[in-house]
Amino acid sequence: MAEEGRQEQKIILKSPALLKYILDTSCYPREHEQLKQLREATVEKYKFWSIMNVPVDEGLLISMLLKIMNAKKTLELGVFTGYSLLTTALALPHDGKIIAIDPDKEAYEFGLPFIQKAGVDHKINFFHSDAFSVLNDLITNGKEEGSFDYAFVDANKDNYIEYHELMLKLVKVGGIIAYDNTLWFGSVTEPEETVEEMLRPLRKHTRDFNSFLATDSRIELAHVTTGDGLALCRRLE
Ligand SMILES: C[S@@+](CC[C@H](N)C(=O)[O-])C[C@H]1O[C@@H](n2cnc3c(N)ncnc32)[C@H](O)[C@@H]1O
Repeated sequence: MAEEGRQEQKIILKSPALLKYILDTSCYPREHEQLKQLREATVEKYKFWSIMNVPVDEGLLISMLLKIMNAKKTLELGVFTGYSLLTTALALPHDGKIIAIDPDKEAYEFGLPFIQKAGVDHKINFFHSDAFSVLNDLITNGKEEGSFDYAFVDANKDNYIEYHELMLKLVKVGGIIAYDNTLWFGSVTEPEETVEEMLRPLRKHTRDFNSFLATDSRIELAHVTTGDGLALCRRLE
């Protein structure tokens, strides 16, 4: 499959022609060279699972958001080969800091040479771990509550509600928590029985999470239909 093929599966916009137009016109020509190389290498190595990389249009949105916010200190839950991590590292200032967490060290190390080539690896502190232990440690021992400008949550989807409680402690008031895959390949509106089997287990978690966010008065919410759905939450209190 062509490298763009994966991107097209990930994006829930259901008009292939319109999607191709957006990607070809506005996205691929503006993708950083190391992000492009990382994306292509991930497709080559991980084949189907390269679909886990954040798609290029979403990456461009995240990059702009981080710059508008003047974000300097961020959290990244779920790194894989690091497309969103490299996007974030490129968008932060030279003295920016990212705590990135993933139990899959091999995937992170696969992407690391691209991050190094882009000259932004000094901003990243990678934890080879499950996210909960690192996050709880940041709260309990690190005294890091309310110190992060932004968090990108793209780890195991069945724990998003639990992650949300921790993010509301770690991200500062006014900061942004971004949750990826909140439309779960469009399956959230499909009847359970017609949903592809591999999507079924997390469809309900995703729907429950979206309903939870919808009534959470501690955040302002913008559910963006880019990529596979991106819920942007601004902490209010
Ligand atoms: C969708 S991928 C992340 C893709 C990445 N944001 C990118 O743009 O390339 C999800 C990642 O979450 C990681 N993950 C799964 N369970 C986790 C956990 N409990 N804590 C942290 N990361 C986890 C997986 O190992 C996987 O690499």
